[in-house]
Amino acid sequence: METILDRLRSKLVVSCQAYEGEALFGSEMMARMALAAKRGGAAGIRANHPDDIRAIKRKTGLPVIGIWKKDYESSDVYITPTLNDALAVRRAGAEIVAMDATGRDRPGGESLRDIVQEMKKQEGLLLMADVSTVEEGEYAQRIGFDLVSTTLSGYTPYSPKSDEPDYALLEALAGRLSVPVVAEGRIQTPAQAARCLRLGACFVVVGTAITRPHLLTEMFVKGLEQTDFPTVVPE
Ligand SMILES: CC(=O)N[C@H](C=O)[C@@H](O)[C@H](O)[C@H](O)COP(=O)(O)O
Repeated sequence: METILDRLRSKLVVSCQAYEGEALFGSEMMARMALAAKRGGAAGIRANHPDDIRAIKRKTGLPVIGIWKKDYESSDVYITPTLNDALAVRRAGAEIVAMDATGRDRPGGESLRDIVQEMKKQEGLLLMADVSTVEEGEYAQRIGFDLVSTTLSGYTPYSPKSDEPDYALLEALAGRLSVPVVAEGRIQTPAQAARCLRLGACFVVVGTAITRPHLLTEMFVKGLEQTDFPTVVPE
């Protein structure tokens, strides 16, 4: 039988997320975005919040990597921080639950290892570790994560900041881990996505470059403002 990983291997997963206050915020909108991604050939969707996950599953039937971004005052961890958040994502229908797997303190003093052990009781579930360093990836594999993703590189205070995908982290993780490694974060072109596969990624997750039109618009606007060419005025 074809597994979820078989369906995703060497393919594109599109991250469909919008924050409250943004023009595209809302589950129905995200479901439509996911449908558009499916029509373009996406093999899976990454989605934030149980409501969006449910709506996307209903509309597309594609495998979903589910997360729940939540702010807790007591912690810097915001991607599926607690066991209850992870369980809610699973209940919403995500085949893969992704979570912050950095070593940072989690809300309520929960330990990552305990959360993984609890989640492992869910039959058929795959757990994806969003990491920012090789060490975090190695630890995630050791405590039982099924997949490790470069998602958080550039977003922890101790990982390198860049406009590019973190190819070095991807290559190092793919070389050292036995679990599949996922390329995610700042992948902006098809050529960059293909390079990630060549460096050993199992599959590639792209968000902003496909599903965040206001940021893409900003990029073009800035590009026009920076141009050195004089405006041509017709005579
Ligand atoms: C760091 C963090 O919170 N990343 C989030 C994780 O779900 C999303 O905001 C990103 O859009 C996603 O990882 C895809 O990356 P990019 O949008 O760069 O293609």
